[in-house]
Amino acid sequence: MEPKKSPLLHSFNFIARKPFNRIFALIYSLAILSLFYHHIQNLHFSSSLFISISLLIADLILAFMWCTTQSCRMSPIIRQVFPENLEKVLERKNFPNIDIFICTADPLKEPPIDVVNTALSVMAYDYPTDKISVYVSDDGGSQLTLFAFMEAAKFARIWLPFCSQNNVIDRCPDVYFASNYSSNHQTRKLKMMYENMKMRIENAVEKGKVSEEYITSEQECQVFSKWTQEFTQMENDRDIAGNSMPNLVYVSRGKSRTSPHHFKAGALNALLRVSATMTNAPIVLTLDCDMFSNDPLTPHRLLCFLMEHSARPRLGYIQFPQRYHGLNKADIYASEFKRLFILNPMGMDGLEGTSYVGTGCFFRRRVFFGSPSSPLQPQIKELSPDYVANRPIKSDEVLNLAHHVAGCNYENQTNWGSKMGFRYGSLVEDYYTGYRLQCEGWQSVFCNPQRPAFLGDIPISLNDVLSQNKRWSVGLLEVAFSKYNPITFGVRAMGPLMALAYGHYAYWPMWSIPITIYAFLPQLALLNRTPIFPKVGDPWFFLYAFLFLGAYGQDCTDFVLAQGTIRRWWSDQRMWTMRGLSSYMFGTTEYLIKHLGISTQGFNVTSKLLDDEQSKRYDQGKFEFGVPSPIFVPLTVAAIINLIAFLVGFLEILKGQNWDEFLLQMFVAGFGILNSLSVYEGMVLRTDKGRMATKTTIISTVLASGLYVASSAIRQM
Ligand SMILES: O=c1ccn([C@@H]2O[C@H](COP(=O)(O)OP(=O)(O)O[C@H]3O[C@H](CO)[C@@H](O)[C@H](O)[C@H]3O)[C@@H](O)[C@H]2O)c(=O)[nH]1
Ligand SMILES: [Mn+2]
Repeated sequence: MEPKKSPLLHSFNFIARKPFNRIFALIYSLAILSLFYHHIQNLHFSSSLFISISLLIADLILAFMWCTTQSCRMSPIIRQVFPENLEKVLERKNFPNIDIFICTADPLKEPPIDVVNTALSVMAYDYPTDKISVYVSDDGGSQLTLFAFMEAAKFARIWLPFCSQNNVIDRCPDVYFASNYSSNHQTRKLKMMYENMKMRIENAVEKGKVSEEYITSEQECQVFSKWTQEFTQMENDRDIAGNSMPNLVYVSRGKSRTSPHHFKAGALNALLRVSATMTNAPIVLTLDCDMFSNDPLTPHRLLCFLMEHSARPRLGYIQFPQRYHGLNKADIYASEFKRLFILNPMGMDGLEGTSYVGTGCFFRRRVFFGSPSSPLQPQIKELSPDYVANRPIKSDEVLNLAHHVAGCNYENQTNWGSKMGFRYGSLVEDYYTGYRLQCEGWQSVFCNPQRPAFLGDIPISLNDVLSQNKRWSVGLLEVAFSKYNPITFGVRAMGPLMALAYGHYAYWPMWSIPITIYAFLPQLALLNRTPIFPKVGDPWFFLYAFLFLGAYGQDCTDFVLAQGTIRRWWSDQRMWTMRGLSSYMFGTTEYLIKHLGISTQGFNVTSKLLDDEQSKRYDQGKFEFGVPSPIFVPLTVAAIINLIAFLVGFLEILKGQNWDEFLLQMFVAGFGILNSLSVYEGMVLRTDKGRMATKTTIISTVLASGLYVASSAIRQM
């Protein structure tokens, strides 16, 4: 149907502080230039070349990273969407089909009941049910997940009509039953069914297998006997009210030892092909199993943008932010990632569009098949985005073809992963794929409605958090040092501003260098009575003060204005220093080891299991160290050195020393201490299971002493 003279579907505004950001960028860059003038002077006159060069390197990297963030500050926008107007423009019966991809990989780290909740939440979208197909990729190839989905298909027959008839908002069953819903005969019965399903699934997971008593019908029996094949279609054609149901397809792609399977990117490409043979919807949603839909109207919002396709033919994807539930008040691990998931996307949206963050993203299928101007043809016509899939999806010919394209050798000698589909070669396949698509000329939109469109789980132990960030660092460095890196390739493909924005991420792990230098050097110098910064009253002292306060002040303002709190901002900057000393540093090492061919680390799936005691400590805002992991060592060593340096400095002041020239070093050490409070607590004050392992404390103390001895030896040389 042709759109009539349209009511407004969406609009945008530049954020109010855009002019301020630009002026501040100018002033701040002048300040940075003067700092380097000061550095160069220092190289001439200083007593220790090692210290001067280290500080110069640290500041060069900080300055470079500062430059990359500016592109996101030049013209950030805020969008508004009016889903209530959509049906005035487009009749429901003309809504396009949507294929929804859900990835899961390990039933022990990703409880199947959670995956089921994710699937049910999207099957229940406020959308014509016959236009939705949900494809679940199970990289674990687990009977348990398959069983969970058979249960889900049964439950969906009742859950879906219930949601639409009662206009339910929380369509993720787990959330609904935990909420303040109205209790009546129907909801009580439904809740019992849900609990029953949950129990059966959890029982099966606990036993590690599906008991025969759970397989009740002839049809289910067949499904299980067919299980050795790659996938199973579990659609129940009708719900209890007689409406058609969304398709639900379980896919476990073929894997072999001889061909790499490329982790999640490989799984998504298999889904792209399988879904092409069955439904080939023009719109594709990718979703991680740990992120459920929180708003049944999300597809309406999406269509508000896609309806104007003719006006914006290069629009390739619409990204909703990753947002989370269950954060504690201070968000101690900065899991919110406000800059990564909210602020920078707003900034990139004002340029050519935001990056892809792996989940909650709706794509036009066409983007996976070449640039807007030069489409690529896949090997067989059934995989092409303009192929009309109208054969019954249970027919043998469709099933055979689907099996064929899900096989482990299908991609050999093809463009899949290089020019077609999700891109291979980086552990952050999301960032890399979005980047390559934008290099090809595709644009994107960032849509961040007040009510989160999706809500995800967060890791609640520090080790999990840091390991996740370590994996990201490895993946980012793979892009930073590839031939497609943002500096040489990106700048030409997408222009300097977008390339800088993408570069900001690619070079993220480099932050470990200045953070490490600032965490140790001023403190060790202080312990050795060596001044390294200008003294109070010196004009250069004020430059340092301005650079520090300016950067932190602007960061804090951005954060708080994006519905943040000062407390969460504090956690955010603290985690930045902690990640610098752990994830980024370890990620860089792992990247080097991998690329020297010494060993390869795969995709370490983040655990989504919740231990009750751990959850309790998390809710109290306590850091979870618990395991004796080497990743904690550098930040513990830094905590110790900062404390000692500050105390020694303080004693000297009490003795009446003139400490003008050490004030900045005292300040840095003091700041280090404030950022390490939970580390001290974990080392000495706590007795619960989440405390720092004694082994880590001992190793760190020994290393800290070693560092001090080494530094004074160097000093005396
Ligand atoms: O071999 C694999 C490994 C993982 N996954 C799935 O990938 C998703 C993301 O894995 P997770 O362990 O949750 O990683 P996170 O670090 O939490 O995920 C972030 O980072 C990933 C890239 O490292 C992106 O893919 C995600 O979308 C993004 O949320 C999950 O649904 C997994 O089931 C697979 O399908 N196959
Ligand atoms: Mn995740």
